[in-house]
Amino acid sequence: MTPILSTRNLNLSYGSKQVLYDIDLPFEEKSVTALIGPSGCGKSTLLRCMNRMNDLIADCKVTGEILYRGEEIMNSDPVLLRRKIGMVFQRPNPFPKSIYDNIAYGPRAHGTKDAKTLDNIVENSLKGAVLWDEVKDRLHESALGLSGGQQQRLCIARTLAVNPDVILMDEPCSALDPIATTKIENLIMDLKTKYTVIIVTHNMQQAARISDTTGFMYLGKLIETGTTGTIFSNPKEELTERYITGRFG
Ligand SMILES: Nc1ncnc2c1ncn2[C@@H]1O[C@H](COP(=O)(O)OP(=O)(O)OP(=O)(O)O)[C@@H](O)[C@H]1O
Repeated sequence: MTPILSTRNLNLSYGSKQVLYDIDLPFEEKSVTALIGPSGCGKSTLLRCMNRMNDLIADCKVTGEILYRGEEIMNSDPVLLRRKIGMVFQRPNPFPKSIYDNIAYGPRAHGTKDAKTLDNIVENSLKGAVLWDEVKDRLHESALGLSGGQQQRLCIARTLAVNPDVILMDEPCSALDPIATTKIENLIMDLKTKYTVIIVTHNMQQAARISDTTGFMYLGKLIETGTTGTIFSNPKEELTERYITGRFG
Protein backbone atom coordinates (compact mmCIF):
# COMPACT_ATOMS: atom_id res chain seq x y z
CA MET A 1 0.00 0.00 0.00
CA THR A 2 1.25 3.51 -0.77
CA PRO A 3 1.31 5.61 2.40
CA ILE A 4 -0.74 8.83 2.41
CA LEU A 5 2.13 10.68 4.08
CA SER A 6 5.79 9.75 4.48
CA THR A 7 9.10 11.24 5.51
CA ARG A 8 12.47 10.37 4.00
CA ASN A 9 15.83 11.39 5.48
CA LEU A 10 14.06 14.09 7.45
CA ASN A 11 16.42 16.21 9.54
CA LEU A 12 15.47 19.29 11.50
CA SER A 13 17.46 21.86 13.45
CA TYR A 14 16.47 24.82 15.59
CA GLY A 15 19.41 27.15 14.98
CA SER A 16 22.54 25.07 15.61
CA LYS A 17 20.65 22.43 17.61
CA GLN A 18 19.67 19.37 15.61
CA VAL A 19 16.55 17.69 17.01
CA LEU A 20 15.49 15.23 14.28
CA TYR A 21 17.87 12.81 12.54
CA ASP A 22 17.14 10.90 9.33
CA ILE A 23 13.52 10.09 10.04
CA ASP A 24 12.04 7.65 7.52
CA LEU A 25 8.43 7.00 8.44
CA PRO A 26 5.41 6.06 6.31
CA PHE A 27 1.86 6.74 7.53
CA GLU A 28 -0.82 4.44 6.17
CA GLU A 29 -4.16 5.91 5.14
CA LYS A 30 -7.12 5.46 7.51
CA SER A 31 -5.07 4.20 10.40
CA VAL A 32 -3.89 5.58 13.73
CA THR A 33 -0.14 6.00 14.24
CA ALA A 34 1.15 6.83 17.72
CA LEU A 35 4.50 8.56 18.27
CA ILE A 36 5.94 7.73 21.67
CA GLY A 37 9.20 8.42 23.45
CA PRO A 38 10.64 10.34 26.39
CA SER A 39 10.16 14.05 26.84
CA GLY A 40 12.21 16.15 24.42
CA CYS A 41 12.87 13.31 21.93
CA GLY A 42 11.26 15.29 19.08
CA LYS A 43 7.73 13.86 18.81
CA SER A 44 5.93 17.21 18.62
CA THR A 45 8.57 18.62 16.31
CA LEU A 46 8.08 15.68 13.93
CA LEU A 47 4.30 16.07 14.11
CA ARG A 48 4.53 19.79 13.35
CA CYS A 49 6.62 19.06 10.23
CA MET A 50 3.68 17.22 8.65
CA ASN A 51 1.65 20.37 8.02
CA ARG A 52 4.52 22.86 7.98
CA MET A 53 3.73 24.35 11.38
CA ASN A 54 7.49 24.58 11.95
CA ASP A 55 7.64 27.15 9.11
CA LEU A 56 6.29 29.58 11.69
CA ILE A 57 9.37 29.12 13.91
CA ALA A 58 12.30 31.40 13.07
CA ASP A 59 15.65 29.60 12.50
CA CYS A 60 14.01 26.20 12.05
CA LYS A 61 15.70 24.34 9.17
CA VAL A 62 14.25 21.20 7.63
CA THR A 63 15.98 18.96 5.08
CA GLY A 64 14.84 15.73 3.47
CA GLU A 65 11.44 14.82 2.04
CA ILE A 66 7.91 14.89 3.34
CA LEU A 67 5.52 13.50 0.77
CA TYR A 68 1.75 13.93 1.00
CA ARG A 69 -0.06 11.87 -1.64
CA GLY A 70 3.25 11.67 -3.49
CA GLU A 71 3.91 15.44 -3.57
CA GLU A 72 6.61 17.24 -1.61
CA ILE A 73 4.78 19.38 0.97
CA MET A 74 7.38 22.15 0.86
CA ASN A 75 6.09 22.90 -2.66
CA SER A 76 2.48 23.18 -1.49
CA ASP A 77 0.45 26.18 -0.36
CA PRO A 78 0.68 25.97 3.46
CA VAL A 79 -2.88 27.21 3.97
CA LEU A 80 -4.34 24.54 1.70
CA LEU A 81 -1.99 21.93 3.19
CA ARG A 82 -3.20 22.72 6.73
CA ARG A 83 -6.76 22.31 5.55
CA LYS A 84 -6.00 18.75 4.37
CA ILE A 85 -3.67 18.02 7.29
CA GLY A 86 -5.36 19.52 10.35
CA MET A 87 -4.06 19.74 13.89
CA VAL A 88 -5.48 19.39 17.40
CA PHE A 89 -3.34 20.68 20.27
CA GLN A 90 -2.64 19.63 23.83
CA ARG A 91 -4.89 22.27 25.39
CA PRO A 92 -8.31 22.83 23.84
CA ASN A 93 -8.15 26.23 22.13
CA PRO A 94 -11.66 27.24 21.03
CA PHE A 95 -12.08 30.75 19.68
CA PRO A 96 -13.98 33.12 22.03
CA LYS A 97 -17.01 32.80 19.77
CA SER A 98 -20.19 30.73 19.70
CA ILE A 99 -20.06 26.97 19.20
CA TYR A 100 -21.56 27.50 15.73
CA ASP A 101 -19.07 30.16 14.73
CA ASN A 102 -16.12 28.07 15.90
CA ILE A 103 -17.08 25.37 13.40
CA ALA A 104 -18.21 27.71 10.62
CA TYR A 105 -15.01 29.78 10.85
CA GLY A 106 -12.86 27.58 8.61
CA PRO A 107 -15.46 26.94 5.88
CA ARG A 108 -16.31 30.68 5.82
CA ALA A 109 -12.60 31.54 5.51
CA HIS A 110 -12.39 29.15 2.57
CA GLY A 111 -15.33 30.91 0.86
CA THR A 112 -18.50 29.07 1.94
CA LYS A 113 -21.22 31.71 2.45
CA ASP A 114 -24.52 29.86 1.99
CA ALA A 115 -26.33 29.60 5.35
CA LYS A 116 -27.89 26.19 4.69
CA THR A 117 -24.54 24.73 3.59
CA LEU A 118 -22.88 26.13 6.72
CA ASP A 119 -25.68 24.70 8.91
CA ASN A 120 -25.06 21.27 7.38
CA ILE A 121 -21.29 21.51 7.85
CA VAL A 122 -21.73 22.55 11.50
CA GLU A 123 -24.16 19.69 12.20
CA ASN A 124 -22.09 17.04 10.41
CA SER A 125 -18.81 18.16 11.98
CA LEU A 126 -20.30 18.14 15.47
CA LYS A 127 -21.80 14.71 14.80
CA GLY A 128 -18.42 13.53 13.49
CA ALA A 129 -16.82 14.61 16.77
CA VAL A 130 -19.66 13.02 18.81
CA LEU A 131 -20.63 16.39 20.30
CA TRP A 132 -23.87 17.21 18.47
CA ASP A 133 -26.29 15.72 21.00
CA GLU A 134 -24.65 17.65 23.84
CA VAL A 135 -24.68 21.05 22.12
CA LYS A 136 -27.44 21.08 19.50
CA ASP A 137 -29.69 23.26 21.69
CA ARG A 138 -26.97 25.81 22.52
CA LEU A 139 -25.15 26.32 19.22
CA HIS A 140 -25.18 30.10 19.62
CA GLU A 141 -23.77 30.10 23.15
CA SER A 142 -20.07 30.70 23.81
CA ALA A 143 -17.75 27.75 23.23
CA LEU A 144 -15.87 28.83 26.36
CA GLY A 145 -18.83 27.58 28.44
CA LEU A 146 -18.14 23.97 27.43
CA SER A 147 -16.21 21.54 29.62
CA GLY A 148 -12.56 20.81 28.74
CA GLY A 149 -13.47 17.49 27.10
CA GLN A 150 -16.29 19.11 25.12
CA GLN A 151 -13.94 21.92 24.06
CA GLN A 152 -11.44 19.37 22.80
CA ARG A 153 -14.17 17.58 20.79
CA LEU A 154 -15.20 21.02 19.47
CA CYS A 155 -11.61 21.56 18.29
CA ILE A 156 -11.75 18.17 16.55
CA ALA A 157 -15.09 19.17 14.96
CA ARG A 158 -13.47 22.44 13.81
CA THR A 159 -10.77 20.41 12.09
CA LEU A 160 -13.37 18.12 10.45
CA ALA A 161 -15.33 21.14 9.13
CA VAL A 162 -12.76 21.84 6.40
CA ASN A 163 -12.79 18.25 5.16
CA PRO A 164 -9.29 17.06 6.08
CA ASP A 165 -7.49 13.87 5.10
CA VAL A 166 -5.09 13.66 8.02
CA ILE A 167 -5.54 14.80 11.62
CA LEU A 168 -2.44 15.48 13.72
CA MET A 169 -3.01 15.31 17.47
CA ASP A 170 -0.42 16.53 19.97
CA GLU A 171 -1.24 14.93 23.32
CA PRO A 172 -4.95 15.72 22.91
CA CYS A 173 -5.96 14.14 26.24
CA SER A 174 -3.23 15.39 28.52
CA ALA A 175 -5.40 18.17 29.97
CA LEU A 176 -8.50 15.96 30.34
CA ASP A 177 -9.94 13.74 33.08
CA PRO A 178 -10.26 9.96 32.55
CA ILE A 179 -13.90 10.08 31.37
CA ALA A 180 -13.24 12.84 28.83
CA THR A 181 -10.08 10.95 27.78
CA THR A 182 -12.08 7.77 27.11
CA LYS A 183 -14.52 9.76 24.94
CA ILE A 184 -11.66 11.19 22.87
CA GLU A 185 -10.00 7.77 22.56
CA ASN A 186 -13.28 6.24 21.33
CA LEU A 187 -13.68 9.14 18.93
CA ILE A 188 -10.17 8.63 17.52
CA MET A 189 -10.99 4.99 16.83
CA ASP A 190 -14.17 6.11 14.97
CA LEU A 191 -12.29 8.80 13.04
CA LYS A 192 -9.92 6.32 11.44
CA THR A 193 -12.74 4.91 9.29
CA LYS A 194 -12.55 8.21 7.35
CA TYR A 195 -9.29 9.91 8.30
CA THR A 196 -5.63 9.18 8.95
CA VAL A 197 -4.70 10.05 12.53
CA ILE A 198 -1.18 10.68 13.86
CA ILE A 199 -1.06 11.15 17.62
CA VAL A 200 1.74 12.12 19.97
CA THR A 201 1.18 10.66 23.42
CA HIS A 202 3.07 10.25 26.66
CA ASN A 203 0.57 7.64 27.70
CA MET A 204 1.75 4.23 26.56
CA GLN A 205 -1.51 2.55 27.53
CA GLN A 206 -3.27 5.05 25.30
CA ALA A 207 -0.95 4.27 22.38
CA ALA A 208 -1.52 0.54 22.95
CA ARG A 209 -5.32 0.98 23.12
CA ILE A 210 -5.95 3.15 20.10
CA SER A 211 -3.13 2.93 17.56
CA ASP A 212 -2.47 0.50 14.72
CA THR A 213 1.17 1.50 14.29
CA THR A 214 3.61 2.88 16.85
CA GLY A 215 6.86 4.73 16.31
CA PHE A 216 9.30 4.93 19.22
CA MET A 217 11.63 7.95 19.21
CA TYR A 218 14.70 8.64 21.32
CA LEU A 219 17.00 11.69 21.17
CA GLY A 220 15.63 12.79 17.79
CA LYS A 221 15.91 9.38 16.12
CA LEU A 222 13.19 6.97 15.16
CA ILE A 223 14.42 3.87 16.94
CA GLU A 224 11.73 1.47 15.84
CA THR A 225 8.34 1.41 14.16
CA GLY A 226 5.90 -1.42 13.62
CA THR A 227 2.44 -2.65 14.41
CA THR A 228 1.42 -1.57 17.88
CA GLY A 229 1.00 -5.19 18.97
CA THR A 230 4.58 -5.99 18.00
CA ILE A 231 6.11 -2.85 19.48
CA PHE A 232 4.43 -3.50 22.82
CA SER A 233 4.83 -7.28 22.99
CA ASN A 234 7.91 -8.10 20.97
CA PRO A 235 10.02 -5.04 20.11
CA LYS A 236 13.22 -5.62 18.15
CA GLU A 237 15.31 -2.98 19.89
CA GLU A 238 16.42 -3.19 23.48
CA LEU A 239 15.90 0.56 23.88
CA THR A 240 12.25 0.21 22.89
CA GLU A 241 11.78 -2.63 25.33
CA ARG A 242 13.37 -0.63 28.14
CA TYR A 243 11.08 2.31 27.42
CA ILE A 244 7.82 0.39 27.15
CA THR A 245 8.58 -1.54 30.31
CA GLY A 246 9.11 1.72 32.16
CA ARG A 247 12.83 1.31 32.76
CA PHE A 248 13.49 4.88 31.62
CA GLY A 249 11.60 7.89 30.35
N1 LIG B 1 10.77 26.41 18.98
C1 LIG B 1 11.85 25.77 19.45
N2 LIG B 1 13.07 26.36 19.46
C2 LIG B 1 14.16 25.72 19.91
N3 LIG B 1 14.16 24.46 20.40
C3 LIG B 1 12.99 23.81 20.41
C4 LIG B 1 11.77 24.41 19.94
N4 LIG B 1 10.76 23.51 20.08
C5 LIG B 1 11.32 22.40 20.61
N5 LIG B 1 12.64 22.58 20.80
C6 LIG B 1 13.60 21.58 21.33
O1 LIG B 1 13.55 20.46 20.45
C7 LIG B 1 13.65 19.25 21.19
C8 LIG B 1 12.44 18.38 20.87
O2 LIG B 1 11.28 18.99 21.40
P1 LIG B 1 9.82 18.40 21.16
O3 LIG B 1 8.85 19.32 21.82
O4 LIG B 1 9.63 18.13 19.72
O5 LIG B 1 9.93 17.02 21.94
P2 LIG B 1 8.78 16.08 22.47
O6 LIG B 1 9.27 14.68 22.33
O7 LIG B 1 7.48 16.41 21.82
O8 LIG B 1 8.74 16.49 24.01
P3 LIG B 1 7.53 16.47 25.06
O9 LIG B 1 7.09 15.04 25.13
O10 LIG B 1 8.17 16.96 26.33
O11 LIG B 1 6.47 17.40 24.52
C9 LIG B 1 13.75 19.64 22.66
O12 LIG B 1 15.10 19.65 23.01
C10 LIG B 1 13.17 21.04 22.68
O13 LIG B 1 13.75 21.80 23.72
